[in-house]
Amino acid sequence: MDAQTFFDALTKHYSEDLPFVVYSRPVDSKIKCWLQNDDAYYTTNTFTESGFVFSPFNLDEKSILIPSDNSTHLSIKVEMLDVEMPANKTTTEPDSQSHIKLVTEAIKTIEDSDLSKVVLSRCKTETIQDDPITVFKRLFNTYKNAMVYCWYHPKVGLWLGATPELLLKVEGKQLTTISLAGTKPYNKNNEVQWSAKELEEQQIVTDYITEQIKPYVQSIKTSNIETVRAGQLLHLKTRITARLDHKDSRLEDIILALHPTPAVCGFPKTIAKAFILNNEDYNREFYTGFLGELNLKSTNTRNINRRNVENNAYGVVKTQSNFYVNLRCMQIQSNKALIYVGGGITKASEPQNEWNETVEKTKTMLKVL
Ligand SMILES: C=C(O[C@H]1C=CC=C(C(=O)O)[C@@H]1O)C(=O)O
Repeated sequence: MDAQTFFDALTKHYSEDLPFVVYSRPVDSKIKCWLQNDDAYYTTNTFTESGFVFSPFNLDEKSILIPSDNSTHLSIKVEMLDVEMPANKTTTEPDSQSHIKLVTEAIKTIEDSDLSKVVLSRCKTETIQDDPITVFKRLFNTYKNAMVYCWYHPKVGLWLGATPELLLKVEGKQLTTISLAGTKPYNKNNEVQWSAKELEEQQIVTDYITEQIKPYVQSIKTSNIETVRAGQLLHLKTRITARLDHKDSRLEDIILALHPTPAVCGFPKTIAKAFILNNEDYNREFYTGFLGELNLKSTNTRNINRRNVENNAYGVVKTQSNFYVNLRCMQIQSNKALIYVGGGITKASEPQNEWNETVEKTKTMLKVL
């Protein structure tokens, strides 16, 4: 299938007001789309189905599913798509005072309680002229290291994003996750200098993840901390791998143990989540939730005897799930884009710097609008 046929099918499906997701995983030239065959609202609580899942920050709300067996799958392989980038335009920032006040309150709470980190966010509204599929194409061309996506359900809405953060990959018994936190602007002429504040906020995430997965896995391995680039930003990242321990280690338990991590919520989780729900002045909905492929079957063909390739090729069927945290994203409502951005607050935070960091983060989406 060529790109034109792929996007024609997607555009037709969208014009019929049916649910779909189109996405490309990091460093992959494959673009996949799932076109749901009806407009039903399918959900999952158990994460036992096969499909594409779109989950909110607050798992008390519903996780939405595009079921594998009720959708048509298309894919193409392409390096770049034929789409123009928008002209540079100016944007006005809203008043910083309410976010700075919220951050200041959080720092006080951290000083006076057991809370050690909380991730606070805000929503910026921008006018949008182009259709979402054009915006998706720009995301694909611009952010090769991200999971880029456009997700739509007529009963829920339309979301687009370019997230650098893997929540969880499970392939057979192999589990991979990352701890991603700490932000600095990317500057090609200067080597980044990380301060104790960013190192601490990222270490909180690593410690939490390794502690939370312990009951379900063996042989946890953590990489050295590295600096990774996401658009015009840099983050600290640790890769964590492990083997699922028990035959009955359920995906649902691991998801509930991990999500939301201190990269998007805080630590300890229950205090941080309560702080967010009580103090942020809007509902995050799917921002800082997660999305991705759930229990897909993949077959790897292996040869056990090189001398007799044809007779000895056999297929190993593995179940795979790949979830990404829904960051650097926006929701589209008619001609408005609601851009969601946040950052980790610790006792070492400076409120003005935290505001500036959220401004930098809005640029990931603004660049394609
Ligand atoms: C919560 C966000 O980013 C998280 C991921 C990487 C770095 C972060 C930070 O430096 O605060 C956040 O933990 C966001 O982009 O909205």
